[in-house]
Amino acid sequence: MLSVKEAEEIILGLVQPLDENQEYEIVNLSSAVGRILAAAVSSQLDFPHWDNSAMDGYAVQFADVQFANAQQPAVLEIVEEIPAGCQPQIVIKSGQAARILTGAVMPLGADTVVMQEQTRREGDRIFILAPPAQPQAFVRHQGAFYQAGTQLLSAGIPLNAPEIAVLAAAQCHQLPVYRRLRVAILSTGDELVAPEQPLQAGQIVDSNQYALAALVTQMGGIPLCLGIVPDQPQALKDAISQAILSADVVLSSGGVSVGDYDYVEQILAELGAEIHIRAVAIKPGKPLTFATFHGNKSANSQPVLYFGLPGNPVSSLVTFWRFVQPALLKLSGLATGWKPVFIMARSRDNLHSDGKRETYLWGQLQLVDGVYEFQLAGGSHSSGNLINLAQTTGLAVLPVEHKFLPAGKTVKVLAINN
Ligand SMILES: Nc1nc2c(c(=O)[nH]1)N[C@H]1C(S)=C(S)[C@@H](COP(=O)(O)OP(=O)(O)OC[C@H]3O[C@@H](n4cnc5c(N)ncnc54)[C@H](O)[C@@H]3O)O[C@H]1N2
Ligand code: MOO
Ligand SMILES: [Mg+2]
Repeated sequence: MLSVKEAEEIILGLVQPLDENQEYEIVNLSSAVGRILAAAVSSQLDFPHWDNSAMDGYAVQFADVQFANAQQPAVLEIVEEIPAGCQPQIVIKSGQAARILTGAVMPLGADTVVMQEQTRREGDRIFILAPPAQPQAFVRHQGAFYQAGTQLLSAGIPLNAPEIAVLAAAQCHQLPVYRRLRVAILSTGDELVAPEQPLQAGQIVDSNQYALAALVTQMGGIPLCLGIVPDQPQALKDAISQAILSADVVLSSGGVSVGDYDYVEQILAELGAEIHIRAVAIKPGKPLTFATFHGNKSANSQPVLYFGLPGNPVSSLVTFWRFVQPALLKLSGLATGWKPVFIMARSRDNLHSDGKRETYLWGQLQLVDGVYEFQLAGGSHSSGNLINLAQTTGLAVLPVEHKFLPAGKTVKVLAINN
């Protein structure tokens, strides 16, 4: 059986990011939030766009005011008022000043701004009561923050509020972003019913379909929910065939263990998939299956990735977080930040494992006085119990052969972003 590390290397080694030259779309800035930039962006504007004032005050010539003080103020004539948004009309000469407001364009002739608090005004005269620190004080120079035509944002970064602010200010309102990933989701099992259906004796509600669709949506993908597929080889074959034609990634749950109705692996082989992983030493999630389908789309496109997740509800979520999420993030075009994030945290509880497989225990990762702590979810840590999965923000990891970690010790925790 493969170790978790080996399985991760196989999966991430087979995933290549979408092609930035072909697999992108142009979107308006207003709908770009959460998308990933497919090409570097530059602006035609310098930042600041013009020399401008950092303060409400007076634009002056430094030489006129450099020795000013409260006893012997420099006295200047105010020749113009320059609010932000206006173009100055007058060239400042020695002995003159312009009233200027924060962000307003510096007038020609002036080289320094004196802040209002260092002045006293009498009609059209301004008394400078203290010298500025140096020439150019409180002047923000054109191009000091960014020069037009140079790279503003690099390809492969997610567009969140700070990037949207930068792009808006730079008047970049149409942006190339990677297309959203299409992720087909299907649940296998004769026993499954949809949440809204009345439950007959022995039936199980299909929670995995909903959980996996939620995870895909949260990551910015498009979930294609293909519903419940009965445990019949032909039905499964039809459903998987349809899924690989319509999606970049297929997630099925159930049917990957050794039971009489576990057909997924057999069908993958019959459909010509290359099966890379049949089981992983992870608890929960051991029967995880990973395969690729080549040649279903155009010649230069990527293979379709197939994850056969175990049916137990916790197993399917844990294997998603550990293996599928990094793969989807890498595929989606993110240049960095697609690897799983582990945080060292102080465990508040004793943690137990049988030591046979790398064990993931669910709970909450909390920051207390600057130190991460892990709170184990109460109740059963059975892969069939999803009730105590609500509000999971971290999975504590006990390595193989590590059967016990006492409360108070540091444990590695896989961070979950909800
Ligand atoms: N003899 C063995 N039996 C099992 C082994 C083993 O090694 N030898 N492995 C166990 C482990 S570990 C897991 S995990 C499960 C995985 O089973 P499958 O992936 O084949 O899943 P199913 O048998 O179809 O279902 C298992 C369980 O999960 C419920 N289920 C399935 N789909 C859903 C869904 N969409 N929503 C909610 N619940 C679902 C299903 O009803 C079963 O109760 O196998 C162990 N067995
Ligand atoms: O891997 Mo199974 O998920 O231990 O129940
Ligand atoms: Mg089974």
